[in-house]
Amino acid sequence: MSFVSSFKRAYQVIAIFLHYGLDELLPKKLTPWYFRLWRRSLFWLRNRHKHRPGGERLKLAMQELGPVYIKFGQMLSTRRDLLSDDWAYELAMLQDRVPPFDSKLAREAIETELKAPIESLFDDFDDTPLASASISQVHTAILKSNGKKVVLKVLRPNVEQQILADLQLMRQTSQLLETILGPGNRLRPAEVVDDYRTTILGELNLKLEALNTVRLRNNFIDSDALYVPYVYEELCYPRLMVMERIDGVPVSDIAALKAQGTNLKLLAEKGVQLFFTQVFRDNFFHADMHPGNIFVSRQHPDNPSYIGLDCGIMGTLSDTDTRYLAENFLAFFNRDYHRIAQLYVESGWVSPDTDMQAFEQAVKVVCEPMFNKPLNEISFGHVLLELFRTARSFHIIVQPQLVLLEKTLLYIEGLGRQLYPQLDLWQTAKPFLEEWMSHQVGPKAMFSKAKKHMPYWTDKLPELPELIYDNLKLGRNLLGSQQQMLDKYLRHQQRSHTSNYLLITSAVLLICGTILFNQDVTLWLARACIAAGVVFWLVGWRSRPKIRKF
Ligand SMILES: Nc1ncnc2c1ncn2[C@@H]1O[C@H](COP(=O)(O)OP(=O)(O)OP(=O)(O)O)[C@@H](O)[C@H]1O
Repeated sequence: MSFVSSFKRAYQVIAIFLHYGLDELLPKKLTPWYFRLWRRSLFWLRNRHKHRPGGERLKLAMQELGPVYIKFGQMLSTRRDLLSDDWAYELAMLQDRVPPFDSKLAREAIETELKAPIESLFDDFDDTPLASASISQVHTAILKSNGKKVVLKVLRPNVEQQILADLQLMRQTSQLLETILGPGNRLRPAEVVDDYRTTILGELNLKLEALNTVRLRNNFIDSDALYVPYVYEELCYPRLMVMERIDGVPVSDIAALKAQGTNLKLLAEKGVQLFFTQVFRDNFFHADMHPGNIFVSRQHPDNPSYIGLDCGIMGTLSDTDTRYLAENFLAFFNRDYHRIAQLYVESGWVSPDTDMQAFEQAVKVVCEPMFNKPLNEISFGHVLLELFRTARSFHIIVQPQLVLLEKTLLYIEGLGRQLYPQLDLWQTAKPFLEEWMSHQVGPKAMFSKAKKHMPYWTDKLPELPELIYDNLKLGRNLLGSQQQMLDKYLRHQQRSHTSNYLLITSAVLLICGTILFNQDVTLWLARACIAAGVVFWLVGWRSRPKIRKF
């Protein structure tokens, strides 16, 4: 992007920002005198939406600024630790549906990736897109080789440049804000923008998305809870993805789900189970669960299954994090706050020099009121959110992967309760977590871990005697050389002590000699002292050890 177009974009962003009066919503700290002076000099850009509440103004501004800001707003809506609930609610309503781009451009982009005309591989390519989102556009067609219905998802032209330019502007602004706010501020704008950058850049590579989709599909290939469309890997490129076309009811269309007689209670429970299975069994979870990406199959409404799309953003946790997370949930439902605080330290999420008593107390203050609600109103997502919020006030930086998980969980719960308001999350998740934990600790766990590592050991076992022999030999040589090094070191120390002793004696003798020299009576004694001092100095200097490395 040239300087002129970057400047134009920056002006456009500022103009929209001021037209929605967002500057009036900034805290005093962020509006120093020079900012207010600058604002007054742009008097012609008035706030035209004075009558609307702040959250709505921010939402409308994001909508007008385009896809990057829309997605940013959606992401912000999940950061309830940073935003008040009404603002988060407004931002969550941002819709990611944008006008389609010219199908000629879509054709060109597809053919560039395929390096072949569309007609050579597909029949009935529909120029009218099935859907048009911020980053990509989806067209339907029939695959010539097998006659199956497919969709072609293609990136918008120049979307990378636009996103990178907008990201750069966001980054500069966030850095400026960070400087004004000073260290230790709660909003951490630069961190929020960096989180977003990672997320959105991940979505720009459809080849990566294709690989994620294949992995998720394989994880649930025999499942009656989740169906993931088949991906034609050989037809996937960084800017194009070809996959099976699915036919389902959008999960947000509750009326249509009811009309086809879907068992909503079962569907809601399956949603929660799916989340726990992805996190705890597979350690690979879909982290972009908005309604446009989840459908419900039209088959078997009495035993419904989900259909998952758009695996651009997937999350994984380390083994230790997964285990501590499960223990955290169990400890929470057993009201064991001490254990929760302990888990945060054991897992390394908080530093060991944290004031544990104060932290435990803070955890209790957060968790206890949740038990005043009926179980079917308790939200795991909120528990995690509040725990992370507490941890943050103890200056703990929560890892992005855990934030991603917390957001997904909040979404899944929201979805579950929308489908079936009486959903009891704990009853649904507890058996799963307990079963999982039993596989992680105790003799059963030891046995299954040993079983898991058996092929590795079978492979490595024949090398073992040779490795033992080599290591013993290495150990013996090492011991020998260590002994030699120690001897050298001791000798060095000894020489150094002797030399220091001689040099100090020489200094004493020389000082005494000089003093006696001035008193005429003991002239011979003075000479003797100085002579002895010189001899001691010479010997001491010569016996200095040489500088060497051990
Ligand atoms: N395999 C498919 N079969 C049928 N429809 C599909 C398929 N894949 C995508 N779609 C349709 O296209 C829409 C956009 O797809 P997708 O969510 O993958 O795009 P996107 O650009 O990643 O959008 P966003 O990131 O905003 O969710 C979906 O909501 C769905 O309606």
